[in-house]
Amino acid sequence: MELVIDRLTKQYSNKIAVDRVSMTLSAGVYGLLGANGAGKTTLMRMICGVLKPTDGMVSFQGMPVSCEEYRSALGYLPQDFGYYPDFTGLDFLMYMSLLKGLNRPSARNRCREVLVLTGLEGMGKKKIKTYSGGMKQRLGIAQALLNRPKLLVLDEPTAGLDPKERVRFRNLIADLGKENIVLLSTHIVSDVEEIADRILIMKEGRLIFNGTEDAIGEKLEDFYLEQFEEDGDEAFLGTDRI
Ligand SMILES: Nc1ncnc2c1ncn2[C@@H]1O[C@H](COP(=O)(O)OP(=O)(O)OP(=O)(O)O)[C@@H](O)[C@H]1O
Repeated sequence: MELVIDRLTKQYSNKIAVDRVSMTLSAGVYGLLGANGAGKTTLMRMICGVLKPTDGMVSFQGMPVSCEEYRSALGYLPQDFGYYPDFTGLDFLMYMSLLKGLNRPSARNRCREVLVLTGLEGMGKKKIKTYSGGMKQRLGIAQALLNRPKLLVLDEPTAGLDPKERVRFRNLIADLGKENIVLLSTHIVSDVEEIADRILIMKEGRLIFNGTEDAIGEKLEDFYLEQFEEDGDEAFLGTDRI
């Protein structure tokens, strides 16, 4: 399994949001770290085909991002996911399943499965407006899993999860990463430490690190902060130090 990103670039009128990012990902969990504005969301949106690159290309198993088969292998949790507060969780998942092209009986089964996977069993019949932030986040992850994606892209999936939910999330992601490519972004260094097989660090649109934690040879948090030291403003990094 292979996701190839080749010199992917997004330029806005006076800003290069993503600057010639190249990498090849195979099955595993990849943690994408970067300060606010580093380009993580822009990169993920291009990988998911919702934003057109200025230059460069993305392909999965040799298929370009524009092709239907690529899209059907993809699960995506955007950063600002729009929920329908008056839908129940189950109605919402059914709606998303039908949009993704599942037929009604298999959609119903799969919705139940993803509710269990994300620990929302028992919540399916409740309206989304009664969910906590963490539950909504898990519902977002649940919808991304509906089509059994081979490529799962999660933009800040751990935002709003409490410690117990983090453990469940970590186990779920580790499981999915055995056979699929899971790419997740976060500000939280410890989340990446616990979850990711491989660390990706972006700074000012560029990929400045792609490797394992073992290869770093020091605490990831220290290494991460060193990458930004010349900026001299730790508060700007968006890391959640405990
Ligand atoms: N539509 C746009 N027009 C102009 N500039 C943009 C646009 N979208 C993003 N940018 C800029 O591109 C840069 C990268 O933004 P992006 O949202 O990808 O960063 P990020 O790493 O995801 O940050 P955050 O963690 O805050 O979401 C930022 O400087 C942002 O202001």
